[in-house]
Amino acid sequence: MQEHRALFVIFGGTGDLAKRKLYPSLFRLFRKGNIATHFAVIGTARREWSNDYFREIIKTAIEPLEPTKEEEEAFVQHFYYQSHNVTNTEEYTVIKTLADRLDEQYEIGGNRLFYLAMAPNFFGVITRHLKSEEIITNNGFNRLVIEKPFGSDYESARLLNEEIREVFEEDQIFRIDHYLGKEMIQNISAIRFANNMIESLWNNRYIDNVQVTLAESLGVEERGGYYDKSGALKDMIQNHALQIVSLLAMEPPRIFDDEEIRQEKIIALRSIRILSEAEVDQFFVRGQYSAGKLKDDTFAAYHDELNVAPDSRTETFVAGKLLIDNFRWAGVPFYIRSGKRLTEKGTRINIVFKPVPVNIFRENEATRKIKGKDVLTIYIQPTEGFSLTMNGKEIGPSFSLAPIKLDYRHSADALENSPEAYERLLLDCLNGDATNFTHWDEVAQSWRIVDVIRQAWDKDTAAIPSYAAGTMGPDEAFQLLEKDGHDWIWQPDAWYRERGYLTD
Ligand SMILES: NC(=O)C1=CN([C@@H]2O[C@H](COP(=O)(O)OP(=O)(O)OC[C@H]3O[C@@H](n4cnc5c(N)ncnc54)[C@H](OP(=O)(O)O)[C@@H]3O)[C@@H](O)[C@H]2O)C=CC1
Ligand SMILES: O=C1O[C@H](COP(=O)(O)O)[C@@H](O)[C@H](O)[C@H]1O
Repeated sequence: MQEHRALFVIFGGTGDLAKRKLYPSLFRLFRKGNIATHFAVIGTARREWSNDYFREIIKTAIEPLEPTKEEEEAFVQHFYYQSHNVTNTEEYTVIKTLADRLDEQYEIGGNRLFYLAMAPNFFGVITRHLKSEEIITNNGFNRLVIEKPFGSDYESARLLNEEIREVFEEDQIFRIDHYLGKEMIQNISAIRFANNMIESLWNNRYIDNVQVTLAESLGVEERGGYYDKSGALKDMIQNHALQIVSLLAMEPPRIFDDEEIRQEKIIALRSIRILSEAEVDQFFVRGQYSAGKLKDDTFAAYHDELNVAPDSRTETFVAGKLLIDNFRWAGVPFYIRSGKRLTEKGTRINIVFKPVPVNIFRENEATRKIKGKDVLTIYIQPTEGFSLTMNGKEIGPSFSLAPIKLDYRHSADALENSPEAYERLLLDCLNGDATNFTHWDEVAQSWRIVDVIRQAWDKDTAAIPSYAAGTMGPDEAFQLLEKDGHDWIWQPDAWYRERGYLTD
């Protein structure tokens, strides 16, 4: 395996993301030999930490990966900490001096990867200084990795992008959407474009509706301060949900490379209908969790969470219907939903096929149970795989239909060796492969889609629908589909039992 040479400069090096995701991912790359000898990591933030203390933090961060003592020591020797306030110009010289020294010491050849694991309001000031203080190099690659949220609406994102583009070219910018690093999200393209039986049905003649659910059982935990200003629309829909929809809806790229895929995703996003403010209520619903109970656990209401305003009107749940105005998808609703404190954690895509044109079988209990529709389910997480629910003949002398389910899941062994999303994305970035990162045009179009919804909701003074923690969202989210004659395929088992249907 070829070792990558790089100096990682992690702004926000003391933060939650760095500790929980970045350091363990770097360790996994180290363990696999993707980075070995010629790399170094500078962690930087305001806190006054020593190198030794920083290395102890790194050891704690990688503890769950059970490194040997030798691995741990060898790894942490590459880590250096530099206290630094990003708003203070003078302090950048210490970063430059350290970066140049480490570059020489580890024979890195000028390759630099700047990871901005900080609030977006700092992105502009950091990138400006990377240039003015000559921290970007002339002899290797310079890549900028940026976390979400990229702006808080189209206008702020545009300004942010302009600031960054004064220093970095688009092909040097890697905007992270960590869902794009997930195994099964990447599998969407394989399922679609490597199977004629799937791709030939992938259009409005055969598909009735598409459902994308990003459910979380957790609440806002310690992130109330951030989340209360963001809400589910900006936190999950603008980025992860729309990225998934673009992968499902895009046309087949000419070849499977980053440039072609991005082009097709952008076209798909541009085909999503932008609502008028007056239409928003017909297409989108929101909700906020109230206190609730699931099994033996009881949960507080959202407005009682840490750092959340007691009278907060922030949505913790969104469900919506997207219409895609092109030949392939006209008339097929794409339903999306995401929320915190739902029944369970999981991301699933349900592709619901149209029933056969004529039902030649007599309507009976079995056909009623499956409602006559075939469903392809793509399980993104925590279980990974896909299933096809379809109709078959019930075993026995009489002829009656029975639902059958072809079910494939990745094995636990395979999953253990599968890279974690951040590990995969960091490696892509070292390889200069931007396939699984979001291009500015995608970000811009996603903001245009959600900005209208946000504006309509901000003007609306009516009470926000609530849902009890531990349920699958407010009643309005179910009514959204019912009024179109559909149901969410992913329902709690009890929902299926009550109606005598086959469980999903
Ligand atoms: N945590 C997560 O799971 C996820 C986070 N993100 C995004 O990643 C980014 C970071 O999030 P997260 O790690 O949770 O945030 P944290 O609040 O935990 O970390 C913020 C970091 O910024 C540093 N910092 C703040 N102000 C300054 C300053 N003036 N100069 C230098 N350093 C400063 C802080 O260190 P210090 O106080 O020592 O200066 C800290 O290291 C955010 O954009 C977030 O939206 C995205 C997806 C998931
Ligand atoms: O980006 C975010 O994603 C997480 C959910 O990510 P997952 O990989 O655990 O599904 C979400 O909790 C967080 O609020 C959001 O900022």
